[in-house]
Amino acid sequence: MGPELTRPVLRVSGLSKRFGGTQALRDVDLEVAPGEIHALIGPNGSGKSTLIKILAGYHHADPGAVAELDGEPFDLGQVTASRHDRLRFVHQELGLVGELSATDNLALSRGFARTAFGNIRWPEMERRTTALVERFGLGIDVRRPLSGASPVQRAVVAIAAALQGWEGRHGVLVLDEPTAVLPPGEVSRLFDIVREIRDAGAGVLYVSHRMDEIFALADRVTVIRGGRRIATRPVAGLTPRSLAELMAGEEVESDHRPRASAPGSAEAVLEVRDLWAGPLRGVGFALARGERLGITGLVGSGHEIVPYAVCGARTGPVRGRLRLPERSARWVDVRDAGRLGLPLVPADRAGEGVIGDFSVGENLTLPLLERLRTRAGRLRRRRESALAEEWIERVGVRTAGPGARITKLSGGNQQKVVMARCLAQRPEVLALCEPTAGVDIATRLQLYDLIGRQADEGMGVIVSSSDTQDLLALCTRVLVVRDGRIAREISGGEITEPALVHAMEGTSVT
Ligand SMILES: Nc1ncnc2c1ncn2[C@@H]1O[C@H](COP(=O)(O)OP(=O)(O)OP(=O)(O)O)[C@@H](O)[C@H]1O
Repeated sequence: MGPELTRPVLRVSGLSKRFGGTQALRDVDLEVAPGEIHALIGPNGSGKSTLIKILAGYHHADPGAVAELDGEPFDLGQVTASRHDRLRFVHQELGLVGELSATDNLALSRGFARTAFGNIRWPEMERRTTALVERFGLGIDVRRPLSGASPVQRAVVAIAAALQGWEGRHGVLVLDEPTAVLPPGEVSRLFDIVREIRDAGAGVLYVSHRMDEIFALADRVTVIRGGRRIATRPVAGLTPRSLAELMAGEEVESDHRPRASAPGSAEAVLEVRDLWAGPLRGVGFALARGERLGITGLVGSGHEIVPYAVCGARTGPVRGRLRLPERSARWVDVRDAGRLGLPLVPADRAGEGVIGDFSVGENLTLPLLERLRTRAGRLRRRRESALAEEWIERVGVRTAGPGARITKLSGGNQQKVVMARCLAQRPEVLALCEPTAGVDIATRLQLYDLIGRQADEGMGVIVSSSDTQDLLALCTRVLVVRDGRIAREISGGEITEPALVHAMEGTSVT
């Protein structure tokens, strides 16, 4: 039986939401069938998170919306912390407490197991947590604080927290971009779990920017743009191009390759030697002027540590040396790398990238304030806002203006602000970690272009990414980390998806 013939497990109609002057959702209808993976896609700021937050009870809908779960009406006009136990969520922000362990986090979301005397049964809690996180096989220590866990491990704990004690039949699991920071090997494991959940009869609402995921996983897709539902279609009848066009409302070129003529020059702008940190065991490389160097590997390889180390933002133990030959011939201890002031686009932009109390403009111009002062030390306000506006335009941030509070922006738009802030500094080296996670296709291409143009002007780019699309589209050379070392180096036309995957896994291309 096709999903359209069964009663929807979740039905929402006439859903609207206005925040002050912003109409985030307009009269949206959505139906999720049992046993269906229903994708929700739309550009940054189109209203996806708002829709999900309303379902979760964080925001209330404007009057007029109707909602049913397995035929039972529920009220979208009320803000309640726990909506309906049949609706489970994995939010973009994951909702975890970093100071606490996986076991504590799971207990916080669903309660502690207690003895008849009311004491917490830690061994049972740990067993339960271990059983849930083990499915992903990431070797998560359920007793250690999550602040020491990788983004991937944290995502897995959030998913485990949502799944605990959930039967799933007659329910809907809502996943808001769960793979944003997952490397390719882990994505397929997550997909298996999502399919398992669907096959057991539950509905899955899956928010993603990645079209490849939608084609790999979803049965139907609803496209929203500007807060309106544009279409709901079976995925089988779509092509990447037709879906991209539904999203963008115009023709888009979804394929992007860097111009082969950008190999970078021979002069190094950054040299790193003998870097030891986490699983890294003596990594070294030179980044040429204008080069776009990718660094990748399987989960746990530690490739994502490199940009942090180079910018002095690594929090754990680190050892090694680096230098910026254009500035000085002197080698600097990597523990002092922060003094070099290289900007970092971090993986977890919401947590590390933006200052929540500041406006969009302030977040953008913060590192530039010195340059924006007069000799007497006064801030040139007009210059500051012109600069902010220029970058808002260049990276296409959807916001009411530079004065808007950054936390009012959608996740993808906050990421664009962080990227713009780093680019606006015009550094000789830009280090990025997962630069396009959570960013829509049109913006992705815009960012590739912006980064490419700055590289052409001489900026050296080092990008750690687990998204092969980023590596293919951005990089002129890719270093693949395995067993703590650079196991392969792939350049130019040899950078292909199979070559990357084989190099990560240590298998040979057949
Ligand atoms: N709390 C809020 N106050 C004011 N405006 C908000 C608030 N939350 C969201 N918005 C606005 O509503 C619109 C939709 O945002 P939403 O976060 O739902 O987008 P999204 O589709 O999830 O985007 P992304 O893909 O970037 O995460 C945006 O214009 C955003 O600025």
